[in-house]
Amino acid sequence: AADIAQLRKEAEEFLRLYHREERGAGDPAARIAAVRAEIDATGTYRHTADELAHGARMAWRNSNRCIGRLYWRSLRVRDRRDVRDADTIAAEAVAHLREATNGGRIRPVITVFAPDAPGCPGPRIWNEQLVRYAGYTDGAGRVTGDPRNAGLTAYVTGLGWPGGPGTQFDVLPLVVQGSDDKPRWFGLPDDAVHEVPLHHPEDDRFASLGLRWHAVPAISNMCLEIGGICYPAAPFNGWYMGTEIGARNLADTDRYDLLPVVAARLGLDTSTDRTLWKDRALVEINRAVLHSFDRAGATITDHHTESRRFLAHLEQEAGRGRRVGADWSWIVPPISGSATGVFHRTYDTVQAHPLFVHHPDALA
Ligand code: HEM
Ligand SMILES: N/C(=N/c1cccc(CO[C@@H]2CCNC2)c1)c1cccs1
Repeated sequence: AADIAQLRKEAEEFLRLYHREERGAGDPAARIAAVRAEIDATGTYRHTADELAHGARMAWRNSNRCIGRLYWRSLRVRDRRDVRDADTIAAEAVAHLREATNGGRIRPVITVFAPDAPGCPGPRIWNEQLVRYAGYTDGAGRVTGDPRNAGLTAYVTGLGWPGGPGTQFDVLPLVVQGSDDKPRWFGLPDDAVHEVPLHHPEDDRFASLGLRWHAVPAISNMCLEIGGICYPAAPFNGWYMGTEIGARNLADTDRYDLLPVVAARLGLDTSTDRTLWKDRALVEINRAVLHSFDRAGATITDHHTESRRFLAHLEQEAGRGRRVGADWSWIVPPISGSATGVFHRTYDTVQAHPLFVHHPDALA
């Protein structure tokens, strides 16, 4: 009863916003009445194709932690709300990766699978991203690969995944829980996963580290929430900002922890932090990431460009009379923060709807 009233309220709030932004969408009062009746009759309601598409774009626009929102209108929406079985979800996720990769000219895409409905939860993808590298834990607790994914690696191995070949960059299978069955794993075809080998623009010693990263970041573990309806499996991708790979994924001590390795390879004095060897290694890894993606013809943005774009987005939204919520601690890049414009200001922390939300962690 309470959540029916809450759903009615959120549905009406979304429909009013939607009709304000999509002038040609017809008479809001009629749609609101029809949706209210559907909620009273069934406990839920179905978005029109255009409500879904625009709602997904609004959710990107409302992502307070996202620096890349200038192009929010360009999101390509794949409406797969009729898909709820694990096999088809896996196949559609592969098709998503192909459409997003586009030979390296990456396109922002979202695929929306079946929503949660009363007594019938929607499907879930257990991977944090469609492409993730395995983290194999040995007897002594040492991890080969990405420690961030050690839990999922152990879990999918328990489901029967044979693993292998045992490199630092083995692509994990997708783990999909169809809306009515247990989680199952599906290997990704090699030709659906675009990867970039990492080389340094000037120093040939870097290549011998054998580093690589995948080109398409596609978040698959968040709910798309539109007008009170939750789409628990709605993988979305953009392109990377180089610092995500160069400053976090490859450099964090609880990830690939490569600063000491790269510093040694570049002959830096690592005897004391005061030589700023970590800072110099960070810059060189980030230069290598940007150089390698450019050389491979894979879209990537740098944190200076992206900072300028985000400030332009703020201007554009102000011009449209819309507030922009943003989270400074996520918007400011992890290296050279104060050398980017986004550092030198504060932000409205309003959280607008529709939005992307993390699944409530049952483990938390
Ligand atoms: C097109 C290029 C894009 C770039 C360069 C970009 C960049 C970023 C970066 C750097 C972050 C912070 C990630 C981190 O620190 O781990 C982020 C967060 C986020 N982005 Fe974007 N983004 C892009 C497109 C998109 C798209 C297409 C969507 C959704 C349709 C999106 C939704 C989000 C969300 C929801 C977060 C926060 C995730 C969380 O709370 O864990 N972004 N983005
Ligand atoms: N470039 C990106 N980066 C990210 C966007 C959202 C989330 C993440 C990963 O967030 C994890 C949780 C905190 N840091 C790692 C990365 C995009 C992914 C999908 C669309 S754009």
